[in-house]
Amino acid sequence: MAIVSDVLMNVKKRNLNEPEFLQAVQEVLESLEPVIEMHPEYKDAGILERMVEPERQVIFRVPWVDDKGIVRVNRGFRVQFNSAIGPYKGGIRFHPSVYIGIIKFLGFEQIFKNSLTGLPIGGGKGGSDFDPKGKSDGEVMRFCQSFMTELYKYVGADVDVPAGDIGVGAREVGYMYGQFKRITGSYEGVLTGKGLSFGGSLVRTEATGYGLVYFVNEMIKAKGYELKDKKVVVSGSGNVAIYAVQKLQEFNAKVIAMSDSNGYIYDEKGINIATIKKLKEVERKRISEYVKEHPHAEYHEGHRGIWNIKCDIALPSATQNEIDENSARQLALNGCFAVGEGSNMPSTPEAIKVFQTNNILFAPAKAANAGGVATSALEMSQNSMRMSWTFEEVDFKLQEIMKNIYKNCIKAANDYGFGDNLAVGANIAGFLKVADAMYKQGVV
Ligand SMILES: NC(=O)C1=CN([C@@H]2O[C@H](COP(=O)(O)OP(=O)(O)OC[C@H]3O[C@@H](n4cnc5c(N)ncnc54)[C@H](OP(=O)(O)O)[C@@H]3O)[C@@H](O)[C@H]2O)C=CC1
Ligand SMILES: O=C(O)CCC(=O)C(=O)O
Repeated sequence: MAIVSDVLMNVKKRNLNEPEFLQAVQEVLESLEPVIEMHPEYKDAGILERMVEPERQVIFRVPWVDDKGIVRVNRGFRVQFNSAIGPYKGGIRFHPSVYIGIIKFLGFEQIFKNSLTGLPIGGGKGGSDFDPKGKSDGEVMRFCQSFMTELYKYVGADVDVPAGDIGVGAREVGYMYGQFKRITGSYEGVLTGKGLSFGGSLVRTEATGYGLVYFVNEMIKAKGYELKDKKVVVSGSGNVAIYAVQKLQEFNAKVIAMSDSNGYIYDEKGINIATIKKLKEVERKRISEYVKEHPHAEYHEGHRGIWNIKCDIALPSATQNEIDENSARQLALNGCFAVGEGSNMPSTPEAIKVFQTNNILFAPAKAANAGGVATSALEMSQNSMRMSWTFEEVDFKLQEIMKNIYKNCIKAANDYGFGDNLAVGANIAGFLKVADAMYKQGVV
């Protein structure tokens, strides 16, 4: 369809050297052709053209002083992509690979994901090329304070509400919140993922991993499977991976491998998640240390090798494009029947084709990992009401949200003739709400 290919061509021309952003846009736009055909008013209102252009992008200098007294300079980013259905919402990533193209791809994905939650949150994302690995708490604090000293001008409880992502957890959110409060004098829900003693929500820490497992459970249940006794491989060993593994074990699935950016561990008896939590959340060590406490387990260098392990279900939960075509083929050859994306855009387009041609059940990131941001929106609600819900209350709401996302994705896929293709269904269902809001708000 001309409109979709024209918009895509323009995006390619205007965003050179941003392959991750182009990949994300192409994947969404290609699934929207039948929607635009059914809604010619969206074409006339330039909805697609406006949706692929961020409302605002801020790039700033982040100077800080390391423990040796040396001045360091990093680059900070916040992309406020779309506020049609609510204040911008999305995490902050600290990783040396961060540049504007990564933040734009993540911000673009966030528009549709946030819409799928059914809650009033727009799409945004931020970050820096700062690497927290190997830095002292003092260095991380000074960096976060400097980052927020610029960012505070652009955020606010009703404007833009950042949270964590790779390299940003409770420690970093706490330091950023402290600095925001110190500069503005305002005690407001400007960040989510806050500590429980200052406005954080119960379950937010666990939410993305738990939500991923709730979603995958719905998807496989619909085909007559259950998680019990299934062998599962989960990549990463950060926030998403750890709580996905914890929930999988509650469902009596057997998680046999996890990884970090250096390599992966294989434990045929089942991963001991308490050891991983200690190594990663408390000691901030490498996953290779796991075998010291569990000598029967194996450690292998290189994170991609994890996809060669025979499993029933794979949950990529580390980073973008971590499953390429070869890894996908290996998973299929080994009999893997379901893939659930915990990380954002972990499967290359070629890998997704392999899953589809091999009839592997596929839960796309926008839907499957939406539990984190959904619970962030629940944290925003609690902050606005000046109250806190119990763990059980928030977890119940999270389960209902993930079930609804699953139902809505299936319905959208069905309505537009794509059967039970959840990837297309997620794009269409996420798009429809945002497009309707943009259309009714006029050309802004
Ligand atoms: N936190 C959240 O609520 C949400 C996160 N996500 C997505 O989930 C993914 C993981 O995020 P999160 O768990 O929060 O991040 P963390 O920083 O807590 O953990 C990231 C994990 O992925 C590994 N990793 C990072 N980069 C690479 C790489 N280039 N190659 C291989 N492994 C890598 C890290 O290893 P190492 O320690 O060696 O770097 C670490 O084990 C990201 O894609 C994020 O965008 C999605 C929705 C919500
Ligand atoms: O909780 C949030 O606002 C951010 C979650 C996030 O970054 C994501 O969904 O990728």
